[in-house]
Amino acid sequence: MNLPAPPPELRFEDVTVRFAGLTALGAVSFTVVPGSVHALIGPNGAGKSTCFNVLSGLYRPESGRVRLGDTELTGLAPHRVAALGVARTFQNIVTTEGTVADNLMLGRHALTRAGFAASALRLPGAVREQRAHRERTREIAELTGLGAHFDTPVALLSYGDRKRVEFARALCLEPRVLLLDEPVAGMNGAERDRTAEVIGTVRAQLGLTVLLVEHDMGLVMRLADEVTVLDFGRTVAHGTPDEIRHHPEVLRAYLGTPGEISAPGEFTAPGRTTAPGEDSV
Ligand SMILES: Nc1ncnc2c1ncn2[C@@H]1O[C@H](COP(=O)(O)OP(=O)(O)OP(=O)(O)O)[C@@H](O)[C@H]1O
Repeated sequence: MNLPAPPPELRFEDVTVRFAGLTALGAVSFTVVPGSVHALIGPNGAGKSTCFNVLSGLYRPESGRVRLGDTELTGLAPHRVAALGVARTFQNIVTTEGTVADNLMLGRHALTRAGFAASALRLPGAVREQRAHRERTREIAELTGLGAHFDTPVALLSYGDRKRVEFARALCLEPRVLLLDEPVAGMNGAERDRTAEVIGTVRAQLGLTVLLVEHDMGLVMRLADEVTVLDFGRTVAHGTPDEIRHHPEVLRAYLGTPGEISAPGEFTAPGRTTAPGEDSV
């Protein structure tokens, strides 16, 4: 398979976001290497979701900028950011209706050229386009392990499969950058393993950049090439998963005191252990 051109570098530069005096992000900077999996971790309230909301155009920062290659994303509306190839998933499942195929076709909406009237009248060009989109959605379903469920109503799927429908729907936008917000939250051990495998496959086959927010440190250690750690809206560490595991500031942020982390499962914020099958918060 020919890989598409690598996505541009994603840069988050000195981004500050305040909510009524609370500094959610204070001059946060990090760079995501094209084609890498980059994890953003930190205890509750560290600013991870705020980063995603700035990146996807939901929040406008007070200062700083976000750039994808030479393109400025700062302050663009979410649909413009999406059109530039940045897709995201949300922590909570939003899909409850229709089949897997229906939901993936919704994900193709932004790429559909034929107008409503041409589609409704089933004009030949519109029919051809719909067929091509449907073929591509089937490929994406196969890639994400949903091929056997393509025509199944989403409501009948397991929790893990439904979460993967969200993931597949984001891929239907043909993104260059994929923002995954807690992709394995609430899954059991087997579902987590399956999703980790799928994320790895997708990244390898589509050559995407993946920015991942996740509390499951097993998944972060397994998938990430680089990790940025936030605490109270500041970047406290940046490095490879192995460097991060032993970083004194990270241990302080997660455990409150310098210490030793011996297993990935212990690498969680106080009061927030994420045993397999438990909902991580
Ligand atoms: N819309 C908002 N209005 C006011 N405060 C907000 C808003 N969004 C986030 N915050 C605050 O900003 C800080 C960072 O929140 P954020 O949700 O980005 O953290 P997080 O790292 O994603 O946490 P979690 O792991 O719990 O999802 C928190 O103190 C939060 O209460």
